[in-house]
Amino acid sequence: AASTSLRRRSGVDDDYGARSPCATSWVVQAMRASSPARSAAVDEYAAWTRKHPSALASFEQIAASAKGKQVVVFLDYDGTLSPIVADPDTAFITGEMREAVRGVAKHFPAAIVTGRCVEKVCSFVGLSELYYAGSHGMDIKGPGSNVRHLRRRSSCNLLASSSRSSSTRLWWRRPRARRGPGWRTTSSASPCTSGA
Ligand SMILES: O=P(O)(O)OC[C@H]1O[C@H](O[C@H]2O[C@H](CO)[C@@H](O)[C@H](O)[C@H]2O)[C@H](O)[C@@H](O)[C@@H]1O
Repeated sequence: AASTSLRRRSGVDDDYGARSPCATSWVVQAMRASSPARSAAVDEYAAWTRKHPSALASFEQIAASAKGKQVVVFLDYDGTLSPIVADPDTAFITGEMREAVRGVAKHFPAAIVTGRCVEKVCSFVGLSELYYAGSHGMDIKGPGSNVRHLRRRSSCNLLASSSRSSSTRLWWRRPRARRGPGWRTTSSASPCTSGA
């Protein structure tokens, strides 16, 4: 009865939906009014996923674009390699995920870029073959090396991983006048132990 009444009020023909643009608009408005409001966060997320589609859904395209190029893999830690949990000290990576990352690092230089300090993320991940950029890029560690802290924080910008000469390493570009070693190496030994 309700749908009959709606059809009558909207001017939709009982047989095959012959409708005027005006009536269609009325129906759409009525449906919108009776639906729960979408939250701004849902709309924002939908817009974000349209702009940043899943890499898995575009895998063939990515593989084709990468052909003949040096691929370097940058990974986030929290919420990517580990689940988001209430206590940051228990955001552990699973053994399966660790093995997946280990597999990636066998084929490409692989880095974890995180807001956490390098020591912490290294102790969680436990793979010494990775590059780690901790504290949002202020602390860097490469395979088998100690942690390097940026000396003059305000004058440097993290570019990306770059291959220079024979060794591939994360590096910082400094303003031209100040170019020079942008690192200081801690005396602490590498915190990464071979993954359990
Ligand atoms: O750059 P990320 O690797 O994504 O790190 C960002 C922050 O991650 C951690 O906080 C987040 O994960 C926690 C554990 O799941 C969660 O409890 C918290 O609500 C999240 O914000 C980490 O504790 C921060 O230090 C990082 O900056």
